Amino acid sequence: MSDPAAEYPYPDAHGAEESPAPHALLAPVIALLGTWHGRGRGEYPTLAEDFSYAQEVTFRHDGRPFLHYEARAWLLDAEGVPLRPSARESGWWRLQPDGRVEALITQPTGIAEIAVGHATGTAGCTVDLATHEVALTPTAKKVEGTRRRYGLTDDGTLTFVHDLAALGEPLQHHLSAELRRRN
Ligand code: HEM
Repeated sequence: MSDPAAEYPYPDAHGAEESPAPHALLAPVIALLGTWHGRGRGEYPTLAEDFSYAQEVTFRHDGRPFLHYEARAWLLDAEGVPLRPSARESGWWRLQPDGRVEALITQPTGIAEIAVGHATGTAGCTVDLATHEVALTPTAKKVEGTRRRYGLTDDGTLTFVHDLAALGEPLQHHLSAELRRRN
């Protein structure tokens, strides 16, 4: 007879004050822990129109020197009413000494990104991640690279800017959003 499976005994922390204590290497991104919500706008030269969207982003950790990252977005009409689910992604941000970040991010559209960059946490938090490698499933759209920038402003707004090189277009703006912490 085997014992019934126990509950997973190491729950994630969504804030710096929660248990487990954050690993010292998470210091530059500690201000990001938790869930953020907001709205943004997107565009790309291959698209007939730009678009408005809402987004929810969560960062959490289990005491080791990486963040679990999850984001989902949905499109909005001109009045801000939800139209349909849009991009989703999740992954891991591996913090290295000196604020270097190695990120692994996957999307249900068949795109797997490895990005590298830096996080600076001295005044608020800024993170800048650019593509190291992209892997695509056979039917995925041809994404060649991305750049993601996050910045925490003094008033508690998390700004997000996403640049995209895809479908033969050079790296350029795809998304900008402003997120606020969910209370
Ligand atoms: C908040 C996140 C995002 C939102 C709201 C968003 C939204 C959109 C929308 C509305 C389109 C037009 C096609 C459609 O209606 O689905 C689109 C196209 C596209 N997006 Fe995004 N996107 C997001 C993130 C990303 C990311 C992270 C990537 C790549 C790493 C990406 C790559 C693309 C590509 C390659 C296209 C196709 C363009 C075309 O077919 O002409 N998007 N996106």
